[in-house]
Amino acid sequence: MQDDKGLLIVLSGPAGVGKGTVCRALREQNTDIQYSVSATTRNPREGETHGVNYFFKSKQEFEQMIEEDRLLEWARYVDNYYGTPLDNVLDTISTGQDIILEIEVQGAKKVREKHPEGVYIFLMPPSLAELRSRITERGTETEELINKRMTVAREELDMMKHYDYVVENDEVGLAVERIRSIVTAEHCRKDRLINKYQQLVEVE
Ligand SMILES: Nc1ncnc2c1ncn2[C@@H]1O[C@H](COP(=O)(O)OP(=O)(O)OP(=O)(O)O)[C@@H](O)[C@H]1O
Ligand SMILES: Nc1nc2c(ncn2[C@@H]2O[C@H](COP(=O)(O)O)[C@@H](O)[C@H]2O)c(=O)[nH]1
Repeated sequence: MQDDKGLLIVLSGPAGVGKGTVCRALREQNTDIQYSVSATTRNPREGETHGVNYFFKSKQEFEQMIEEDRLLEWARYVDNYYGTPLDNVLDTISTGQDIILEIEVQGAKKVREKHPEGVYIFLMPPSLAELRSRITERGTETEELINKRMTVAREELDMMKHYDYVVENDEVGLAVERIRSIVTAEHCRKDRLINKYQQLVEVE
């Protein structure tokens, strides 16, 4: 494992648990972490900007990205496609910068198969009732879509056991602190520092 590569950090968890909110709060702290912008076929929500929140694509454009192997992973989630553009992720980690992917669990599983050295964090809600209330209060989905997302959420919670870390999102500030601690600890793992250690020994 190379210590000069950045960390590939995957933040996943059920819909509405607060992945976006926690990532935004982390971003506001101006850490050195970069954020992957996903592609999707879903319609933009009020206030969302192309290239900032998502690259909004037609179904045909998205399928072309799949065909041309331009996605690190992709998934169909509640009637739409979502995927992570490959180039940005590879360029970022190869220049030694850390990057966070905020994605749903099927996509996270695919990334893990390709990049087992990544850091996989599952964001957990305090309860299912709180999860429903968060999606409802966000006010971006119809009752029908909320029910679909809650059905998927139960399956998504079962995936928690496959992650390296589980962070409860009880309070946004606490969740951000926990994630920052994980990133710091991962930078200190001895297998990530092995090249640096060998250089020290060689100089001696
Ligand atoms: N710790 C928290 N306490 C209370 N409310 C929260 C907390 N974290 C997020 N929320 C609220 O929950 C709602 C869902 O959050 P957010 O959109 O960030 O979730 P998400 O996991 O990114 O959702 P999706 O998977 O649908 O994209 C938002 O209204 C947000 O303000
Ligand atoms: N597999 C992927 N999932 C992604 C990606 N970008 C976002 N997501 C996840 O999709 C759901 C729904 O998002 P929403 O913005 O419509 O609420 C949520 O869990 C996101 O984290 C991606 O590139 N790949």
